[in-house]
Amino acid sequence: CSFKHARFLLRGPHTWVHQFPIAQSSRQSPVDLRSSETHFDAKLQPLNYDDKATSSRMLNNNGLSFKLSFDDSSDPCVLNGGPLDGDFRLNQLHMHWGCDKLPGSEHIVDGNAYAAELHMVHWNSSKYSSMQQAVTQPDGLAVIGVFIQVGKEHEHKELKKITDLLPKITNEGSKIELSGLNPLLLLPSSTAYWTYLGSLTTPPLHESVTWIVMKEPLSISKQQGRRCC
Ligand SMILES: CNS(=O)(=O)c1c(F)c(F)c(SCCO)c(F)c1F
Ligand SMILES: [Zn+2]
Repeated sequence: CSFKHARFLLRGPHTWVHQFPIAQSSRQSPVDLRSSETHFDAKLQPLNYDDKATSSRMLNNNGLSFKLSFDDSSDPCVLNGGPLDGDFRLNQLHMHWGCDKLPGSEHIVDGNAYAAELHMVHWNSSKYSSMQQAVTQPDGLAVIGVFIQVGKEHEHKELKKITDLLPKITNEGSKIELSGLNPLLLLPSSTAYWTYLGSLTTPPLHESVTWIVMKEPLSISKQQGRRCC
């Protein structure tokens, strides 16, 4: 991600509409998840997620955050069930965070933001042949959003495997291998979720995402959180 792109992102979403008119469309994310406007849908199935260790590459993608990329060609980590039709392969995960007392989650709940939000990005491998093809399609992507709050350290230590490596990739473009991560253990113990049809939250803002936002947040320690800003 060039400095120009990072500067573009830092100008803020209110400027994106000039280059990406879709920003004014009705299917844009993130949203305020208002309890009074949600309803229980008995037709929704439980989420089904592979329970296995994977190998991945961790990259400081823009000097401001990290991206963990997975090899989705062989032996992928697959998500199905919930609101989804077909299989969705895990392609990457990344985090949106604030700093110190500033919250950084993209979605908010009844007007309240969380310290950070983990995004696990999957593409529809039952209908499309690659992430690049799926990212522009209305049923192309499924992103699991997991809120993160500062509290006791994450019990599974899975998040610790990620935060422990952050100090090793402080420069833009630096990368490190991370094997043995089980993405299932990044999900909270409660399987309750909200779901809605939305978009990428950064340009090009494609309206291709079925969002699955977990209701229960994960907790990280203050020490771990300090590595994120
Ligand atoms: C801004 N978070 S996000 O979860 O909306 C998100 C994202 F940041 C990405 F980088 C990609 S990868 C394809 C576009 O480059 C993606 F599919 C996403 F859904
Ligand atoms: Zn994201």
